[in-house]
Amino acid sequence: MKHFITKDTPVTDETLNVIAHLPTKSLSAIVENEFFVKLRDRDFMRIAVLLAQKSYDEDGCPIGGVIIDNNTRRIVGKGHNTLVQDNDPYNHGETSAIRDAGRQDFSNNTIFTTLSPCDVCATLIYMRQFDRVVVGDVTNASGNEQMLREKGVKVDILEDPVGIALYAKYRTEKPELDLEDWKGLAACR
Ligand SMILES: O=c1cc[nH]c(=O)[nH]1
Repeated sequence: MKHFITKDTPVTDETLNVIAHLPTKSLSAIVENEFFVKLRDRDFMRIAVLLAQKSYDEDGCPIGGVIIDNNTRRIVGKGHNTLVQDNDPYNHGETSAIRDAGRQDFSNNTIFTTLSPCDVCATLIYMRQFDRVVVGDVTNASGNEQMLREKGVKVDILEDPVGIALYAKYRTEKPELDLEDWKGLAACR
């Protein structure tokens, strides 16, 4: 059957939002391979930001993650923080995307995260041997980029102004939730 999103489909926020909301397992039936090939890093970061927006709209923490295969550029995992939605003490944008991708060898994969990875996510990124991480916001938070480089993970900064503004708004609205999510309950005491 013909794909719904093809190589001729324009790369718009609306199309990227459909991809953000679709289950990863359904993407191969709906999105033609060639569409993914034409997406640039900034487009995958947009998908991650649209997932962050979805989480914000659900009253959660606005952090999203997307994992792609470096050769095919297909999405193999994606997700967003669900600390609030799932009442889960630890489910960050990155861990959500990694869980969605499953127990893979990530040495030929790139993870896009809308926020600079926290200590636990950064550790997981190098422990699972990711080739590269692209960080969408080092304005609101930063700190683990150098450690990741020292562990052999390529780190690129690709700031997305919409994602940065969204995170700054959330932090102003819910400073305690931001602290709990980023640093854990220990930081709130
Ligand atoms: O890296 C981080 C930090 C806070 N929250 C997330 O979801 N990810």
